[in-house]
Amino acid sequence: QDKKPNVVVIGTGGTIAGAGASSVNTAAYQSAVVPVDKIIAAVPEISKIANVRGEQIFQIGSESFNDERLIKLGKRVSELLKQSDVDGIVITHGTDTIEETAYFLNLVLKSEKPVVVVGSMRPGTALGADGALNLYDAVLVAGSKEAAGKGTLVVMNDEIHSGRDVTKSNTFKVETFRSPYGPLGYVVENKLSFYRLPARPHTTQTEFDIDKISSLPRVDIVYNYGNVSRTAYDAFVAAGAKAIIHDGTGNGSVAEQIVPVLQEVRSKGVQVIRASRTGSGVVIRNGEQPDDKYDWVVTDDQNAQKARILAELALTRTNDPKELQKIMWKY
Ligand SMILES: NC(=O)CC[C@H](N)C(=O)O
Repeated sequence: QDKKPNVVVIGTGGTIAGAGASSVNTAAYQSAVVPVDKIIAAVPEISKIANVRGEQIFQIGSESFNDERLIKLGKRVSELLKQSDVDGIVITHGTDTIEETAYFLNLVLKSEKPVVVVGSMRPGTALGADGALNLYDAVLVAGSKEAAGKGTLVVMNDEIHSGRDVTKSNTFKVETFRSPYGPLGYVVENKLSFYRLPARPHTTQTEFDIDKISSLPRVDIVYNYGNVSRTAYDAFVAAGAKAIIHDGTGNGSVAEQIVPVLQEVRSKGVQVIRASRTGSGVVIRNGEQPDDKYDWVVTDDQNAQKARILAELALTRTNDPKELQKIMWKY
């Protein structure tokens, strides 16, 4: 009789767990205060589509999602996915860094079962709050057969995005999550439809396994502009960074005063990875700089924060810049 899927909702905080002083506080409120069980209970319609139970792993703003927390979350999700009584997982998450967490999980989980990361832009107390519908849709997707084997997904604002591609594009609007090649599908009124599939390897197809990862090498990002100095590069190298994402202008360009700095960084054994602050496009190898000559690496189409996640994982496998380059191009 009971054919409903079993979905575990893991609470981590964010605005979906937020509360404001009044209903007109759509953007000024306290995030990460409402427990996950209360968030689930606020959407009784969910009990018609899935057997849901909540689990509170953190109660934080996602800007504080450090590597240790990423690993802890990944390991817990992996553990749950191995249970035969779990059909899918939803993670409630702050929207600031959903893109990093979703990409990380997309690369390290070893299961075909759906994993959906969800958040909201307005707290549950606000007029036009978006969390309830987002959570409902996320549970629907996580409990569906159609979402299996498609990698970690992000469901927000009626859209299903690939964790690889999705990025936050607006500070306050409900329509903030974008993927450069569009969402994978839509969810509307209890119906989900996929229109495309992720082309890059994910979950079961990758060389990264969360069960075998207990720490990540340090990778930092330096944002660029014409007047940039060497201060941040030196500080990160001194702090023990294993790679620096050079978040360059345009096609990952390097200001004239920084070219020798990056050569020096590389000569110390630290990887140099050129990314672009433009927000879209591909950084062309040997384009703006002779990467072959300098032994540098370029990101593919990933922004700096996603490149950082991939680089950390890649450096658990290799410290050879040629191999690192292959990995940056592969995922
Ligand atoms: N809309 C949000 O979730 C942002 C709240 C908070 N900065 C976070 O990322 O957790």
